[in-house]
Amino acid sequence: MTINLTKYGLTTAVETTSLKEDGQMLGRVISQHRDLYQVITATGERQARVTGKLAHAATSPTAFPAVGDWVQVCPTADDQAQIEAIRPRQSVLARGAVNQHDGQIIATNINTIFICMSLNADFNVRRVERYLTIAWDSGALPVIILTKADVCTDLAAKLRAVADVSVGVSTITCSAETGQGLDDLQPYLTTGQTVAFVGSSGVGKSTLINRLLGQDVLTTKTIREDDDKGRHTTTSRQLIPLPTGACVIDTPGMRELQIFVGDLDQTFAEIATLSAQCKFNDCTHTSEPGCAVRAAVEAGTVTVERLQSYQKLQREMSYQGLNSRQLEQAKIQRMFGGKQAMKRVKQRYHRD
Ligand SMILES: Nc1nc2c(ncn2[C@@H]2O[C@H](COP(=O)(O)OP(=O)(O)OP(=O)(O)O)[C@@H](O)[C@H]2O)c(=O)[nH]1
Ligand SMILES: [Zn+2]
Repeated sequence: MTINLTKYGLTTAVETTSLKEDGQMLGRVISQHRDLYQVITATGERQARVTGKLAHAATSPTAFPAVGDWVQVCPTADDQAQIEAIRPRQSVLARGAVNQHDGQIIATNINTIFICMSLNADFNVRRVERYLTIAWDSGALPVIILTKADVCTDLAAKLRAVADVSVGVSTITCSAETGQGLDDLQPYLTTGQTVAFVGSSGVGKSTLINRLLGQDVLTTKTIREDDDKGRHTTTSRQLIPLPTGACVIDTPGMRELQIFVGDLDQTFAEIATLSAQCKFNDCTHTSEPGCAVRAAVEAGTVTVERLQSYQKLQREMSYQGLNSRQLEQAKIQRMFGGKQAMKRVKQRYHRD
């Protein structure tokens, strides 16, 4: 069996940077159950575990493979393999307290994160801010998907509300019901691209993915509710190729992101800019004198709700007890697996 790995997101960039060591082949992790990985290679799917050497050298859970990783494997039997090394990650979506020693990677090497929010009851711009903060930190490009347009009666107002909190981010309005807007997703779904859908339960992620797949691969709410409990156990979520040439990662934990480490400065760019004018460097914009952010709130250029949202997310982030330098280190660790790996990634970028 020969598999065209292009369908699984293989690009020439990944291919040319992969080490060609004797007997090793390139593969991508498409699903994971504890320490057992399903890896797609040019000769088919293989069940794989990491080598003792990789496990021994690992100093944090982030050093272990995750769904989306490109890995070098050694085939051991027809459908078995050992994972010898992980290729440098281009983006990392993680959750939990991510520092040098723990934290959990949900998925890697995602190009686009579709932040899904429905245009009915679920609509909440504060949630968009939260998801954007996480997405910007991952290294993937966030795109906002407003779902269920067919049941929305005040679209213009909702679009304005979203635009206010998402400067520089594309927003796509769509409906899986009528097919509206699905074409607008296509530019993100070309060959070599890996995408992920995040958002609250019930906003229509599975329905959308099924539409893109052209068949009902994922179980959606309607079906689940009508079912006898447990008859259809949830399909194991994984990396799935789409007919458009892209692939979608849909893993547990991917959909509801509860993190917190994120990139607030990107999501709240105007607040970050204003902070520079606060009298105190470490102004928390609560009661300090000379606070430029509160002045902007009073002047009406920043809403109270937005400042509160910023402060809430900031509290969640510092709750983990990391200072900014530690946060930066944690980020390097998460993105690149450590300083050494980051150096290698940087050298590679400079060569290109
Ligand atoms: N009116 C309308 N309903 C939709 C649309 N897309 C999905 N739905 C319905 O919304 C419900 C939830 O859809 P799902 O696709 O299961 O939602 P999900 O985001 O995958 O939910 P989780 O799997 O829990 O994360 C289902 O009853 C769908 O039929 C749409 O475009 N318009
Ligand atoms: Zn301030």
